[in-house]
Amino acid sequence: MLRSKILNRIRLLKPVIDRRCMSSASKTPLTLLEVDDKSGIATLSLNRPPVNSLNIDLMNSIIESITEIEGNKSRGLILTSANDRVFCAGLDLNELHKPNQERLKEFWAVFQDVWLALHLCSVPTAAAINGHAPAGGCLLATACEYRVMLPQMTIGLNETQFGYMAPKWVMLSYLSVLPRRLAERALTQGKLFTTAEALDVGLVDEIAASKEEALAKCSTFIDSFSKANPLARSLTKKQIREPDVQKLIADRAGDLKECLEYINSPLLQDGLGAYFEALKQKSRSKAGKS
Ligand SMILES: CC/C=C\C/C=C\C/C=C\CC/C=C/CC(=O)SCCNC(=O)CCNC(=O)[C@H](O)C(C)(C)COP(=O)(O)OP(=O)(O)OC[C@H]1O[C@@H](n2cnc3c(N)ncnc32)[C@H](O)[C@@H]1OP(=O)(O)O
Repeated sequence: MLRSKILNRIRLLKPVIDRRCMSSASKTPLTLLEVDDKSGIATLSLNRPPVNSLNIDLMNSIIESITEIEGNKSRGLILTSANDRVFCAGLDLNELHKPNQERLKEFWAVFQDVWLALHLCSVPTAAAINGHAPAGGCLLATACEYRVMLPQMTIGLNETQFGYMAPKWVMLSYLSVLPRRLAERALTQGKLFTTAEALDVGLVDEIAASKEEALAKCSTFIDSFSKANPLARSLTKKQIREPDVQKLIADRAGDLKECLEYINSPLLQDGLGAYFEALKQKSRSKAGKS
């Protein structure tokens, strides 16, 4: 009785996922999903060059992959990148700069969905962070239960550096891994941690010398649940994560409204335009040098 009550409650917590098609103009899969026959562990690789920035299609593809992993009885999920320099560059700035209003609404709803899907994923989750993970990239990693990172990369919620305040639920994700005082300082500074700093503060759990080693360490973490009953494990995880998730679920429409107003404000658009232009300029001068 108690168990079915909890199960119903958890079902209500699950995001309602609209299975929009995984469209891609280039016909390249935006995520690659591999399930190891022996271990039963699924590896989900982000595959949207050049930097895995999160647009609507990539986020829908991640959600569909998570749904598939939960349905195919995989023992765990490792999130990583097919790009060996960038784990995920965060939200696609093309979606935020001078946005089409209808698309922006859809974009934000899918952004909420992807966080909910990963944060509440029923199987053990680990991120093999094999490249830079700023902003939304850090959010994906912190939604996982364990993080292993390669040296000389950066990770953090750096939104204040380009004029954004991270939404409340994004901050909560940070607060679930960092002590409050540290999280407040890092969020207000918009700090990007180096791999060594991230390990030092507990933002990542381990450092690995190579992607293979990172994947192996993630697998070891997933194996550590071998003695736990999968349903009991998953219900326990969801109960613990419920308060944070409820803060978003209880007011998704409010979050969307706030976000639209904020993103559309001229101050934010100007700051974002300048930031994006500087990124493009940096990329052009790099290409000119090589
Ligand atoms: C009251 C308010 C209440 C609530 C608040 C509500 C709303 C708040 C609104 C929004 C907040 C949402 C939070 C946002 C989180 C985000 O994720 S925003 C994205 C932030 N991302 C970044 O800052 C990363 C920027 N990129 C980089 O630092 C580097 O690119 C990176 C280290 C990832 C890789 O470096 P490198 O390998 O050298 O690559 P390049 O820099 O040369 O880049 C290659 C090309 O990729 C383009 N690019 C890079 N990042 C992005 C991106 N995020 N989106 C789109 N495009 C990107 C770059 O321009 C290059 O393209 P080009 O060669 O010029 O065509």
